[in-house]
Amino acid sequence: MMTDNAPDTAYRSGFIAVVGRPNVGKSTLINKLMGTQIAITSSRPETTRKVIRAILTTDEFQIVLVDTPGIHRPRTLLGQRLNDMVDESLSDADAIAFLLPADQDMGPGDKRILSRLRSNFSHKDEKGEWQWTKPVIGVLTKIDGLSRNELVEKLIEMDQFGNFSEIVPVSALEGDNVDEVRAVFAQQLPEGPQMYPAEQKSEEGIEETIAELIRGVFLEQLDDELPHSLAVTVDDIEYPEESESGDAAEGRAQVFASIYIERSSQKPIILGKGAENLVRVKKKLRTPINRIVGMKSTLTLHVKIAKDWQSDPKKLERLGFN
Ligand SMILES: Nc1nc2c(ncn2[C@@H]2O[C@H](COP(=O)(O)OP(=O)(O)OP(=O)(O)O)[C@@H](O)[C@H]2O)c(=O)[nH]1
Repeated sequence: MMTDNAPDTAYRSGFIAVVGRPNVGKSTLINKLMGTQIAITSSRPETTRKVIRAILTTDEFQIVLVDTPGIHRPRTLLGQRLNDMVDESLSDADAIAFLLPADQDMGPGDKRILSRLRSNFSHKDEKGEWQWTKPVIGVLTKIDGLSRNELVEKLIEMDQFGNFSEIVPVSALEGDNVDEVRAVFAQQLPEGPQMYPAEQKSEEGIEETIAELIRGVFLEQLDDELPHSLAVTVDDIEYPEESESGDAAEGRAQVFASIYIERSSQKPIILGKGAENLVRVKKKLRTPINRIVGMKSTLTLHVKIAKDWQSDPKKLERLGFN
């Protein structure tokens, strides 16, 4: 369900791409960031370009942690197409968290990631210094084995290595400074609405996610008038064609969804006077759906009547209730 926010506290939401060489402690950190809310899967639905690892929702922010498999596992880089996908998912992110392990020296793997990030997201200023065009947070992992002095040295080394937008040390294993990492991530996100329902911790099918979002916004708008007799399905998402060169396509994705009600007398409630409900709902949905789909999109909603769908097993199944 959407969270109501006090007007003076702007909700923040967005995607953070997590990069780092293998074994850097990514999974352990994500688990810890999620706290008791754990639900980690590494899913890559065919329909989306994002690989969502975990969704962390609080009353103040929603952080969607996105994996970057190419950089994460260089051996799976099977050519330019996959490279492009990685770059795309980095480009889509609001900020990048670059994990470096404190128990090892910075090596070729880290340098490769750094140069990849620099070539895409930074430029040299007039003094010849690299400036990031997107926040890149340096996360120093596994600090539990370091003395105070070693930690300070490591942080200095890290600052020189990447001139990161922010640097934050953490020991996920010992739960040391995890809150700080969470806060730093949240600070880098833009103001924006919650994109995924609070109870969702990882990516389901993109269709289910959007359907649940649409249902949530309708119910919010309708104030308990029809809470249980509303079902939503996303029937199709059409992405614009890619050009032959493989460039990302211009244009919009088309999202087609159906709203199922039980009786035709419920239709005016859904639509509102002069379809004002529908207009308001679509407006609220625009940004979160664009962000989930990964590009600008147009939402087409059909209101359909499925008589007694709540007690018809076939209809229930078709509507996704098994
Ligand atoms: N000492 C210490 N070890 C850690 C910490 N976090 C993770 N580790 C260990 O580092 C190893 C790798 O951790 P993972 O979280 O699986 O690392 P990963 O980056 O997800 O690994 P890949 O999936 O191979 O990329 C495991 O043996 C962890 O127990 C930490 O904060 N301190």
